[in-house]
Amino acid sequence: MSQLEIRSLTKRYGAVTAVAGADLTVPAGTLTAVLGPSGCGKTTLLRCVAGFELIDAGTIRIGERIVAGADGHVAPHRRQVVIVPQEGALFPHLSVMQNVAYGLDRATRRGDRVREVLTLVGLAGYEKRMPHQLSGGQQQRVAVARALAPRPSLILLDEPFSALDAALRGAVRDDVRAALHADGATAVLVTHDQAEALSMADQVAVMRSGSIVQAATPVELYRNPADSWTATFVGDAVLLTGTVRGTEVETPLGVLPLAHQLPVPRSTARVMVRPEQISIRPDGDGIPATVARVDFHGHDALVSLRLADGHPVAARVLAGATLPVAGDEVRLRVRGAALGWAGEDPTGPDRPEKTGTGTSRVRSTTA
Ligand SMILES: Nc1ncnc2c1ncn2[C@@H]1O[C@H](COP(=O)(O)OP(=O)(O)OP(=O)(O)O)[C@@H](O)[C@H]1O
Repeated sequence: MSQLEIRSLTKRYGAVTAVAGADLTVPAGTLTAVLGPSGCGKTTLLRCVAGFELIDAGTIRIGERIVAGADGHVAPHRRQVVIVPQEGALFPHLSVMQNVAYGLDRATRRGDRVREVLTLVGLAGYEKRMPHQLSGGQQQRVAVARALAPRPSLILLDEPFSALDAALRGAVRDDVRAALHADGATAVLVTHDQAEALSMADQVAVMRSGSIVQAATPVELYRNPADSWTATFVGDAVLLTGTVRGTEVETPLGVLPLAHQLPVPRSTARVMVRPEQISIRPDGDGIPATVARVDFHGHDALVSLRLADGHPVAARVLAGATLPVAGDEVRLRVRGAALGWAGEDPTGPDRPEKTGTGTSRVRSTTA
């Protein structure tokens, strides 16, 4: 396995700049998810790394070797990179064993490697089955086993779970993640599903309009997003316009401490709290609000509310608590600090389109 280093990568298709100066480092032996909305350039980035596209500028380094850059382009089959596509990766006329062994040198094929990778993906004993005798999830596990088998420098996974139904997707994700880790593989997973990226990856790289806007651990990304767009893309967010006073910010939800001091000491800024920071009480102290809607998700519920002046906000309530109903008059309190961005238009309408299927509901509210 090798480290992947992408520097100032640009790829154009005629007048369209699909990747615009992207920077990304994937440490050896780790999994990075490239997460972004449709059309942001994820697949193009992956194709550039695989060598299927000639790049226009920048460099791609795999381990010690520059595989694309000003000095030339290393052919795909010389990069020691394998791709696991969305579906249809297996040869239908070959057994599981033959599929995984395909392309391995004779010595490796004779050894234990095929059984070893099948065990890693939870398919020991399936060697003689044909692809049509496997479920969609099992087929994707075989595809991952085949990718792991030759111990490539890098494994690229292009939305490999998108064709699976929601129930199956979770289990296959877990097993693939465990198999990649157990084998010490360096891997890049392209996805537009934020729940998938946050739950699977060691690092999540958020891509927008051809650039990587932030690369961080899932926890860091969720807690400390680089801007409000990223905040709403990786989870639910309540965006507020606030007046900054030193270490605090005055918002429609009251005066809140700031997680980080903003460079401008007194100004209007865009700030954010997560719905799980807002608690709802039937009465007493707090900011008055009216319940507009309750979306129940089993383990929790997302309650959409309106403040007295009509501003929308949202609160997450655990399923064990008494849930309010639309029309209830309640009081809100915020726990913890707000995150602010001094450089942003505090009232701007920047909200990403999200298409995730995970548990974190896909909506932002601006107050
Ligand atoms: N072969 C091509 N010729 C012209 N334009 C292209 C080509 N491939 C991609 N593009 C354009 O480049 C941009 C990035 O496309 P890309 O497929 O990389 O995005 P993506 O983030 O993978 O999207 P999705 O999640 O929908 O697959 C888009 O505007 C797309 O229309």
